[in-house]
Amino acid sequence: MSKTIVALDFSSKQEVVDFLSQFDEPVYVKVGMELTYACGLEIIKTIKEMGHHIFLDLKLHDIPNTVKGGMKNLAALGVDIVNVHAAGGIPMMKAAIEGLEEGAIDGKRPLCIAVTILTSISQEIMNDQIGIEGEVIDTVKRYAQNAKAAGLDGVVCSVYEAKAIHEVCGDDFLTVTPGIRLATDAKGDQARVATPDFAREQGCDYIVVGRSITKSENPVKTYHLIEDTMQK
Ligand SMILES: O=c1ccn([C@@H]2O[C@H](COP(=O)(O)O)[C@@H](O)[C@H]2O)c(=O)[nH]1
Repeated sequence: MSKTIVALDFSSKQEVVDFLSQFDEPVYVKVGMELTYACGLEIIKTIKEMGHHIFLDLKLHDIPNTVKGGMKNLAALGVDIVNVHAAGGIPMMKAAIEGLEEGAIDGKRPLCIAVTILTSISQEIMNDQIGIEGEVIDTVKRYAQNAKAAGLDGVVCSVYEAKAIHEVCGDDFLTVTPGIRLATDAKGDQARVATPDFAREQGCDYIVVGRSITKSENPVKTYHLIEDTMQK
């Protein structure tokens, strides 16, 4: 299984089809808000029919009953991974799992992971703007432990927290890490960034890569370069 999840941050079905048609193997892709709000959840069917694996990144964050209902419907889409914000608390995350179990196809629910502190959030933004005191790593670890207590399968975190999360939550608890940049790439809007090489060294289970692949001159070549690094 591929360890690189490609973020399909596009605004039309045509862009998705053109992009994925360049690959002659199944790719693990991430469908987020941009694509879902442009094309609706119909896009999931299109991507599944092309044979790709899907992380549906809608980051649910609401009261438990609402998240449960939302997850019940998302489970029926047959995607591989869905997610919530860990900031919604343990009752909300438990409700997410209940919803997924109710909506599961043939008794098999999607994996559910929790976003800890977004990779675009720096230490300063977390302390001074959001108002969470202490170190980012401690909040991420606490959120990860809450996610595990609620029965989730893993978290979204930065590469810098992956090792500590595996130490406190176990090696089977998934760490899915965006904020990946090639050494020559600009950080852009991300704060806690790292290279694929460093992600492998830190034991990240999956990396999420968007613009470094989708906006590269040769996306297939860049994808393979990154995936080969992760599989070393
Ligand atoms: O903490 C998070 C959670 C999700 N993301 C998503 O990952 C990709 C990253 O795209 P790049 O172009 O590689 O920066 C994007 O879809 C985000 O919504 C994240 O970056 N950080």
